[in-house]
Amino acid sequence: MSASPAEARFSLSLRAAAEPDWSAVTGHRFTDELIAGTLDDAVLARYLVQDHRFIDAFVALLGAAIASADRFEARIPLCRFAAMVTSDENDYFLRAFKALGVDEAMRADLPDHPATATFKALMAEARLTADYACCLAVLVVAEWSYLSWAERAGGRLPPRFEHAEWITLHDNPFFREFVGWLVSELDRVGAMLDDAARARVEDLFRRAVAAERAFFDAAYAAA
Ligand SMILES: Cc1ncc(C[n+]2csc(CCO)c2C)c(N)n1
Repeated sequence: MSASPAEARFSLSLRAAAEPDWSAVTGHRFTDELIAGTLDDAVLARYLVQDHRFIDAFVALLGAAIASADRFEARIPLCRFAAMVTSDENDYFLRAFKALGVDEAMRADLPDHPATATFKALMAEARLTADYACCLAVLVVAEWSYLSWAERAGGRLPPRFEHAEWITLHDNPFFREFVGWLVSELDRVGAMLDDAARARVEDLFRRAVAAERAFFDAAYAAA
């Protein structure tokens, strides 16, 4: 990461302030079982149906970050990432739904889980601030927490593509570089904020981490 040590402390302090939820997310049972290839199909199906709904609000938030960024150099990686999320990742979802026997009717009939609704509301809240640092706070949680658990696989992948590809989508050179840049961007922008603005960023960050934890938990709750 290119940020100076003083700036780098902002993201690290946000992450520390989000404990114990941060560690609960990056070491969640869901991620352990995914990496081991032992995840129950019903749990994965429930998770993916809800997660696919998360993507729309996520892309809208990414758009708000693109619009509110303070310079063109920042818009470019965000645009590239938006292109990736709306191509490769959507394709994974469709193939995984097919392999897990989740048809369109089932997807349409399942209501949003409260954890999904919470996440969507949080992403909308960040988006509507139209403030780059606030948008980054929620984006950084979604990306950094996923890179962190996916890296634990250490390159050893389970045999089924439904498991393996969900790991490699979140642990590959492109994603690692993007997350590194995103975190350094939060550090750069954070260094320019006053105390009140920093507190707003920290509040969004903490709530996003709590929402990530609840989202994984929800996959295990009875349908
Ligand atoms: C609840 C939830 N939180 C974070 C992510 C991670 N994530 C969301 S969009 C995106 C970009 C492309 O992978 C990534 C990494 C997720 N999938 N679901």
